[in-house]
Amino acid sequence: MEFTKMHGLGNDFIVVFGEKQLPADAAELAVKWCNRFFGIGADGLVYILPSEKADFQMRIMNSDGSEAEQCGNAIRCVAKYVYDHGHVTSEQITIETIGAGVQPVTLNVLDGKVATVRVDMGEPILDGLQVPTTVDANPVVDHSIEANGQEFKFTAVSMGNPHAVIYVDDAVNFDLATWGPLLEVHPMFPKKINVEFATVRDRGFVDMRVWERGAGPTLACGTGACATLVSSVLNGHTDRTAVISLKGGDLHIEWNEADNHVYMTGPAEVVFKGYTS
Ligand SMILES: N[C@@H](CCC[C@H](N)C(=O)O)C(=O)O
Repeated sequence: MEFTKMHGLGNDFIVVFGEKQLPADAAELAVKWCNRFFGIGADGLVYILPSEKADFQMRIMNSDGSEAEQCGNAIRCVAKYVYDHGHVTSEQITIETIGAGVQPVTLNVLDGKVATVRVDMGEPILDGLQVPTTVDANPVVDHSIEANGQEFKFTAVSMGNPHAVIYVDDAVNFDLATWGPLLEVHPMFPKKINVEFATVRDRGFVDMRVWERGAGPTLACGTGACATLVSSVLNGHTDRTAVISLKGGDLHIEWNEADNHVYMTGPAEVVFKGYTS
C-alpha cells in the first residue's frame, strides 16, 4: 500500500489515494498504521475516494479506529494532494465530507506551489441536541459541566463533528492530559467530543489547545479552531475574524456574517511518501 504522510500544523495524517471505497478494515488499519512506535505514526488515516457530488470524497479515521465526520486540517491536505498530483487542475475544487457535506476549497498557489488552502467549512451547528450534547438549548453557551469535582463552562459547536470550547486562564500551559480524557467521554456528550481549551488574548487572537476525540492531544485541530472562533463570537470575546493560535501554528478563521459560513485558511505539507502492508 502506497501512502503519503502529510500534516496541517503538525496534525498529521497517513493519506491514501486510489481506493474505490472505504476499505472494510479501515478501522484496524488506522489503529495499526497510526501507532507511533509499531506503525507509521499519525493522528489519523485519510482516504481520498471518488465522489458523485464533488471532485473527491474524504473519509478520516482517528488513530483509535473511530471514524470522524469531518477534519479541517485533513481537508487542506487532501486539497493539496489532489492538486499536486494533477487530479484536479483548477484552484477552486470541492471535497465531500460525511459530516459537513460538500465543501468548496480554494488553493492559494504561489510560483506553482500550494502556499495555503482556504476552506468553506459551512455553517456551524449550534443546537445542543444536534451537536450532539444532552443540553436542549440553542445555542449552548457557557454551560456548566463537572468532571472529577471540578466545574468548567463549555460552549458547544458542531462543524460536522462535535466540539466543546472551554475558556481557561492559560490554555498554553493547561493540563490537557488530566482533563481532556475525562471531558471527551463525559455523559453530556453522546458521541464523545473534541475539547478545546482557549484563552482570549485580544479580539483578534486566541490561544487554543486541543484534546481530540479518538486521537488525544494533537498539535492542531482545524474544526476545533473554527469551533473556537464561533464560540468566541457567541461569548462576545472576539470579532468575527481571528487568529486561532495552536501548538503547531496559526489558523485564520472567519465566521462570515452574510452567509453564516465559517472560513478556515492555513497550510498543508507533505512529509514523506512510503509503502506499508
Ligand atoms: N484534527 C481534526 C479533527 C479530526 C477528527 C476529530 N478527532 C473527531 O473525532 O471529530 C481537524 O483538524 O479538524
